[in-house]
Amino acid sequence: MLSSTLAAIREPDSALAERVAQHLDNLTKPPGSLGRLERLAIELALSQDEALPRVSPPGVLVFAADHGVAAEGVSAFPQAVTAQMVANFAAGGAAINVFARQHGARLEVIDVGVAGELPAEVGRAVVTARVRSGTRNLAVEDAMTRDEAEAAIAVGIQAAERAVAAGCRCLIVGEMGIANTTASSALLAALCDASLEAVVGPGTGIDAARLAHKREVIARALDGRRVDADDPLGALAALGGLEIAAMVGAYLGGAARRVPLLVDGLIATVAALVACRLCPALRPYLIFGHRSREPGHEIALADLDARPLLDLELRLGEGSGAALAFPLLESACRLLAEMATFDQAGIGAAP
Ligand SMILES: Cc1cc2ncn([C@H]3O[C@H](COP(=O)(O)O)[C@@H](O)[C@H]3O)c2cc1C
Ligand SMILES: O=C(O)c1cccnc1
Repeated sequence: MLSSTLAAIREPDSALAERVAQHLDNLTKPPGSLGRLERLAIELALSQDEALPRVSPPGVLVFAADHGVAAEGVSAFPQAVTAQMVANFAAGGAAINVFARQHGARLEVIDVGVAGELPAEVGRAVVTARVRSGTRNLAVEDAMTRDEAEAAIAVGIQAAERAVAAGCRCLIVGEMGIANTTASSALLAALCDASLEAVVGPGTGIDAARLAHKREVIARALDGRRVDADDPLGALAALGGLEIAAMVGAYLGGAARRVPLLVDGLIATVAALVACRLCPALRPYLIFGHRSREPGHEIALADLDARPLLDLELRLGEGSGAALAFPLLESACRLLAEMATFDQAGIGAAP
């Protein structure tokens, strides 16, 4: 499934970019005056291969899984909070539920590897696609086998395919998994050869002593796991998480079906980085919603040459920052479709 998805991702059409840029210049405004919104309009057109792209309704995919490394005491919250938050998503009470409702989004929560049983009513409200009940502790052994990582990627591809089949025109990809800032920071440090001082941050809000401990745990993981930066799938298996792998799949599956992909904070951006290493042709389909407070995010963004749309000092995850940026995508589409040209409005061009 992974190889056929990778093969289906197309480079965008540069002639279309030219046509859309020309249309933008014909609209009743000084050329370039809508700034980054104009570039965004072109990116959306290229993703969809449509001169008049449409991003509504969006689909929100929230992948949830647990992490063996939580046992090292690297999060401010216990592992059980992952399952409790899945119940909260199912009941509609989390931040991402609020923004999904606001945007009329189709929201799907996918249990790709939560540890422990979910109550039956929660199980009915989520997609159950557990590859295993949480990863192994990456500080002492590989978090996943390669097969498990590929199986989790396949869960993400299938979720993206369901969303597109249900009519979603844009995907907002989010995650929930206690200790996943540890996994994503380890993966980022390994893939970008970045220092742990620069990469590792407080996640849910740990104090300085625990932050030092988190760095030490990640240093141990990097020493112990033999990670080859030129082997993104191997790195993902050794240091990643099931929900991170599923996000990789969701990006790839969405791009294969030509929908723009809104990327969230640190964890989501590290998944995007892994996906781009697997398939560089993915990059034009990615739109970066926001800049997270988590310090590693800056490093991941720089590696991807990405400039996020918003900086609201968020540090939540769940896809929240991506969802908050969605209205800008809607505005970019509407200006292409609805603004009058100079000819239509009878306004003379600049002298
Ligand atoms: C109540 C609650 C809701 C959340 N929603 C997202 N996260 C975020 O925090 C976690 C990562 O931080 P760390 O690595 O420090 O555990 C992830 O689950 C992420 O999605 C949450 C965390 C909590 C506690
Ligand atoms: O950047 C994020 O998405 C993030 C930061 C802290 C905790 N959870 C997620």
